[in-house]
Amino acid sequence: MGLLTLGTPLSWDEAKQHAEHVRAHGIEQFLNIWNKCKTRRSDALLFGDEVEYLLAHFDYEGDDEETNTAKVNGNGVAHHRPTRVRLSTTAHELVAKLAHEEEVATQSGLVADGHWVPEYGRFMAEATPARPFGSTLNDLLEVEKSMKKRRRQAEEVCAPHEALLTLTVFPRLGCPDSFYPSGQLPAADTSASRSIFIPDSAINPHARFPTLTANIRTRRGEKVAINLPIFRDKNTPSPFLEPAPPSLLSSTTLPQVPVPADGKATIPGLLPDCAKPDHVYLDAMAFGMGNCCLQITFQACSVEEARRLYDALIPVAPILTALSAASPIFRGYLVDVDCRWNTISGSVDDRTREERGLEPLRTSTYRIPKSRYDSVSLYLSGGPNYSGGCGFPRLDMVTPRHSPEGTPQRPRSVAEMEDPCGCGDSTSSEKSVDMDYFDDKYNDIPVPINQKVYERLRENDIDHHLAQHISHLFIRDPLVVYKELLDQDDSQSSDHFENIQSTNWQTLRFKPPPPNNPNIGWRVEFRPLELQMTDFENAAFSVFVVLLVRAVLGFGLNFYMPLSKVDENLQTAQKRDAAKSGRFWFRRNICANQDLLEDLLPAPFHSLANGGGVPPPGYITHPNNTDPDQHTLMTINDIMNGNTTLGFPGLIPIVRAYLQGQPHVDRSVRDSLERYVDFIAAKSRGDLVTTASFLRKVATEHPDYKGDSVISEQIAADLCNLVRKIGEGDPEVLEMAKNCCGV
Ligand SMILES: Nc1ncnc2c1ncn2[C@@H]1O[C@H](COP(=O)(O)OP(=O)(O)OP(=O)(O)O)[C@@H](O)[C@H]1O
Ligand SMILES: N[C@@H](CCC(=O)O)C(=O)O
Ligand SMILES: N[C@@H](CS)C(=O)O
Repeated sequence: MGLLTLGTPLSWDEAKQHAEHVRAHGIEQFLNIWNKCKTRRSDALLFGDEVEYLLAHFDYEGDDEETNTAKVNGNGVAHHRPTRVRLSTTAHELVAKLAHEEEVATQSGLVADGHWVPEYGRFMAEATPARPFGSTLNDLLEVEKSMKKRRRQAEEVCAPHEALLTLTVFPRLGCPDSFYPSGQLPAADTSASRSIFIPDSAINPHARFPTLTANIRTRRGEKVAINLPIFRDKNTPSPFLEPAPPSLLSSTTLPQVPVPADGKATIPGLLPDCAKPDHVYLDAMAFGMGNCCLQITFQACSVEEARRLYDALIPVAPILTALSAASPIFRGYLVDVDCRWNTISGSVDDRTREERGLEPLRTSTYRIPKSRYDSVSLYLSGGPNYSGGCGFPRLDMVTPRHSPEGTPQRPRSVAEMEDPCGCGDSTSSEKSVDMDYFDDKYNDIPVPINQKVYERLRENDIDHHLAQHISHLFIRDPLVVYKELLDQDDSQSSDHFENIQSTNWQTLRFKPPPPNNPNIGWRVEFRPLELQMTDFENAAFSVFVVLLVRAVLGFGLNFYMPLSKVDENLQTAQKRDAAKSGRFWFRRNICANQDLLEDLLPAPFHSLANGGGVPPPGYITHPNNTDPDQHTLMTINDIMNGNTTLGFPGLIPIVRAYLQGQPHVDRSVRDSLERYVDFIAAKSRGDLVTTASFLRKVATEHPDYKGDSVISEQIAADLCNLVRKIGEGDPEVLEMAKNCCGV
């Protein structure tokens, strides 16, 4: 959930006039935080999860749609098999009720079950624990309990036909009649998105969301366009070309729906030309930001530690994306991907044609290689030996050797800077060599930065790597600008900074302390995970990430590898069945402090902690077999469970070693944590299938499925009902889903 401020949002034409003002003050706000908090130390390793939910409305045979009365069986239990499922646009009212319960609990001195906030879709809700979890191993056991409490709390206020689903993508989002109550949703209302599939009234009414939608489209100069490859089954038409939806065809019945200028069809009756053959076309922000995920935020003890954790988790993100994959169906079709990432990325891609490199730069300032929602483009701490905000290796050059045309040039060496570091205890020539090494080897992708912002940060003694991170975020324009909030006290507010920060949706987010809450320190948010159907599974992913973070810190693990390879991995991760059949780059030599780890690893892994060496035949390694920084193409199972032939210890054995090395841990706590780790290990081995594989299989084995990639209303209803029952812990269906959920 991003920054929810109240005020009158400006249209893009007005907002863009204030972009420079927001950026200039945003940087001053960041500098104020930096100056106040850069030496902050000893914050506890608190953490918290964020679970996003879809609110589904089920219809049952014999229901009275008008009066919304359920058919109740002899035991007073409503319904058996649903005939239809839609997204309920009443979720934002449900959130208001739940938030009120929290307020009441707090006023009575109690801790609420959860903290509920709205999300992009009017059919979505987000819940975090009421307070972040503590830092002991016992605290990790609170995660699942808290997730269960939140689910129960919401169930209690749900209408009889409704249920909260922990499902990443609603299978028929954007199909005709996919919202409930349909009467409230004038299909012609699309002034923000201009979508031919989803009305604006499905967007949360808080000004942030429709404004983001409209301003992204307007800034881009055309509608967003996402094309997902269709999953080709035996009866899928070839080529697969979709008819236009009724909203586009019947402009007489729906005269308000404009055929968008960029949305004309060459062939009458078919989708606009930006819809590619053999693909499922999506044309609105809601197709991406209407999807749900699981995020984990950690507090670090200091800014340096936060930066190290941020870097360590960058290469882990695509691996866990593949393992948590849960998105095989979009807009009523099976697609040939398993994850949501590229869809959301495309759904908020506000870059102009010039920024995207489709036209020469004329009015835009930069070529921008990625959408605002994308993978991380820069490491933050400057290497494995980084030790301080202005410490080793204090590098001052960011431009990759192959900087793209149009990317503003930064100084190539410290010598070119007036006051390069502000600490000055090593020579320029040494730093210059290190800079080239790190930036060419790891920060190896083209990254535009805002030169003015970079210089302002450097003038204030902010080291090069942090300065480039922030100045990269600040190439973006603020999308939601409120008229009343333009002038702020930069020493008290971080709204302008957060405006830019909270619309840079990357796999990781580095979060400075807020200016007005002394209890919150430097944090890192891990954002790539897809949602699992049960609280146990979501807790297992959350706990695993927290344990990995602890192991990174405890053993000083080093996962650095070139970002170009991390990006390649994120694309691989989204492919169908990537968790089982994908090959991913990962660093082999991950533990410099071998002694720390060696004795704790299981016997076959002894003396492997340091990886490296010549890999066995069949494994491709870069830059070469003898480089200690080599990274190798491995399976998820190799990376997670380790591979002795390859000499790679695996993240799970390392996490287990961390657990084993913890003294005075109650047996039952250890066993419970082991259950989560066992689950992740089984997923990684392929003994448990991904949620995406499970959903795909259930859909294709449905008696109504015709082998044509189509997910009909009935298939969607049965699928969502199954997800609902699995989430609610119905023992009968859980047995059926055992090969996925592991219970
Ligand atoms: N001091 C803290 N340390 C660690 N985690 C925290 C801390 N305070 C809050 N959290 C956790 O961070 C998560 C996100 O909360 P936060 O209030 O930062 O949300 P947000 O502003 O919506 O974040 P974002 O927009 O970046 O997703 C929650 O799980 C919360 O429990
Ligand atoms: N729902 C988005 C995240 C939204 C947010 O940044 O809060 C996702 O699935 O990634
Ligand atoms: N909820 C996300 C996506 S719109 C945000 O507000 O940034």
